[in-house]
Amino acid sequence: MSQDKYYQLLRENYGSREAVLTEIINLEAILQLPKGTEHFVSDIHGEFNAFDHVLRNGSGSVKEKLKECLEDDIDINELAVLIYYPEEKILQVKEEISPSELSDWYEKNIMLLTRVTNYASRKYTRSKVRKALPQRFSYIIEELLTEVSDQDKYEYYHAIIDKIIELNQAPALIHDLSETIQRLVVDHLHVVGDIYDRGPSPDLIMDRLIDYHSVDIQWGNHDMVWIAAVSGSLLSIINLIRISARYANLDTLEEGYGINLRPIVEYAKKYYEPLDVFAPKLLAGDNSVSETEKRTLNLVQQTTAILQFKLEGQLITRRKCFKMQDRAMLSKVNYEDNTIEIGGVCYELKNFSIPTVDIDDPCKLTLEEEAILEKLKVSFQSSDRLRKHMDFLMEKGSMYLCYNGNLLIHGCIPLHENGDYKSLTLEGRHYSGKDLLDYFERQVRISYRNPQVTDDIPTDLMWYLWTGECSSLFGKDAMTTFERYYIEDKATHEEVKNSYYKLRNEEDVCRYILRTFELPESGHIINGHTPVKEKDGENPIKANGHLVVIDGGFAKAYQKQTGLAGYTLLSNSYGIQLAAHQPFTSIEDTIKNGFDILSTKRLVDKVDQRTTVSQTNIGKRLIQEREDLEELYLNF
Ligand SMILES: O=P(O)(O)OC[C@H]1O[C@](O)(COP(=O)(O)O)[C@@H](O)[C@@H]1O
Ligand SMILES: [Mn+2]
Repeated sequence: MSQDKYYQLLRENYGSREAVLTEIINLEAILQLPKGTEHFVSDIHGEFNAFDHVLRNGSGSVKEKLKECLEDDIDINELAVLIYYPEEKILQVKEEISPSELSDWYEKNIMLLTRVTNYASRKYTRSKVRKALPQRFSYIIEELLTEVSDQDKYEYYHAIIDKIIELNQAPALIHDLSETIQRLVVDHLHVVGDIYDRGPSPDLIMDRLIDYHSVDIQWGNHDMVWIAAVSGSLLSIINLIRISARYANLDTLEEGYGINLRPIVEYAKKYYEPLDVFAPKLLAGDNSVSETEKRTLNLVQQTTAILQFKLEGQLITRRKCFKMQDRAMLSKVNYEDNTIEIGGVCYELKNFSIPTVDIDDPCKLTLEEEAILEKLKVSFQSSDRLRKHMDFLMEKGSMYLCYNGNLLIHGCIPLHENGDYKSLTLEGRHYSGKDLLDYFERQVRISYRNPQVTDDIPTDLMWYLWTGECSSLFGKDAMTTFERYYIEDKATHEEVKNSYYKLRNEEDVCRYILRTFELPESGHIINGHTPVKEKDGENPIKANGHLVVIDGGFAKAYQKQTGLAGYTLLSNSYGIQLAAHQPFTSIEDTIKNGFDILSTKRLVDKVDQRTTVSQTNIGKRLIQEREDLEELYLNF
């Protein structure tokens, strides 16, 4: 668009000089406000309840606000639980006190919540607060917010609250005030990857994120498998079903997304027998899965494992450029003596049941298998809910994100031992560092736009992102799924991490990476992906505070390793804080015992002067807008 045309449009948009002036002043005012709170979470892995709780308490931000604005004699824990779970808390209170006491309780809490809402909204413009208010009580809440601090209008203020209680609207108002507080304490959410797999409810997490007021997502390797499945990668469909069977989550696929798994279940039952090594991974004490279901899960995991190895073999052959020939496992097996040679050592295969493999052409699919894959593809691509969730991952997601001076990335930037960027060569071109990640992202988008194509480079690259040596989402030399199923020697199970994971402890390396992403060296790299083993003394804050790993493991299956239930990060106008969480038990526990999963907070970085909106990404855009408007104002 030409400049003249641009100003013409602006002029039409504002209509008058006064309107332009008002907007200039408005923008200037916003730029001076303290920056809003950013909340970082990662590796949620299907654990909806724990994630939902962390959103409700804003990783401790809600309690912090309560402490700041209320007197010491007020029970902050009690009020916090009301803000997190208003309906449930009100039900509990109703059981405990008489109806007349209830009116007083309502009045007291509406007043407190109004004060907190007022306090939490101080950082924002009136217009932003107005937009954040829930529709049904927006007028009343606005009125309460302005009157709460005005002693002269004491009577007026109480009359409003009394009327609300009399009309039985107190629970609804408390609900809306609580949601508004949750909404105001966190301005923006970053999800640093791995929403999917292992836990039971990634679909509920996606619904929650879609409804969330402001969010971005950095794709994780597990999210990539789901995007790839909908983009037509048969290998990803199979891998995803294998993981779902391994963690007893086939219901999410069947009931959550309406995927028809009958063909593959029938097929598995026809050819395979259960083997211990394929028993689903269940948490200790989980009795919810029946023996029949366990058997089915076992068979499906086995079947999909073999199908995965066949399809991997085919992909590795058609994509020599991925340099993964040593991972074409079925082609490496010596079928005569049931052994395989890896790294010059010969290993015996255990549990290697292959009723559907033609040993003369081990990667070839049977006709039955081809038909099943076709049906699965159609089923994955015709699920409206899955499509909606993947559309959202595409719209809000990316391989990495530069945001307010920080670099957010799930896995790593592949490095050589000496700290140089490791490159991937495809179609005669070398890609490394930022270029590599940009290239990956372009290919992902091409594949997603062309779901009917199942074996082109973009689609195959999505598989590479799951398991390739130079994948920024994986960050290891190889994925030893085959070895873990069929070889006893644990030495073969090891997955060697990319040098990045050692070098990221060094400040110079982090500064270099930040520089090449055109970020200030004072910024931070935020990673997920690798569980921080804090109980073994690992520190999530690395490189003198330049890098933070926030995967403490929401995934229950990994909590044994980490001793924690995850880290989250908060960045507000005062600096950056890391919050460590204990495992989440249940909503009932929170209501009854005031249990809150937050444990400790650690300072990552403290700024000398409060950061204002003008120093943020959004601020930069607003400054540009203001400058344009000033130009328009002069020439109106
Ligand atoms: O714990 P499981 O189910 O055996 O899965 C292990 C696999 O998951 C991975 O760790 C990848 O998943 P993460 O991104 O959660 O680490 C692989 O490296 C590994 O082979
Ligand atoms: Mn991961």
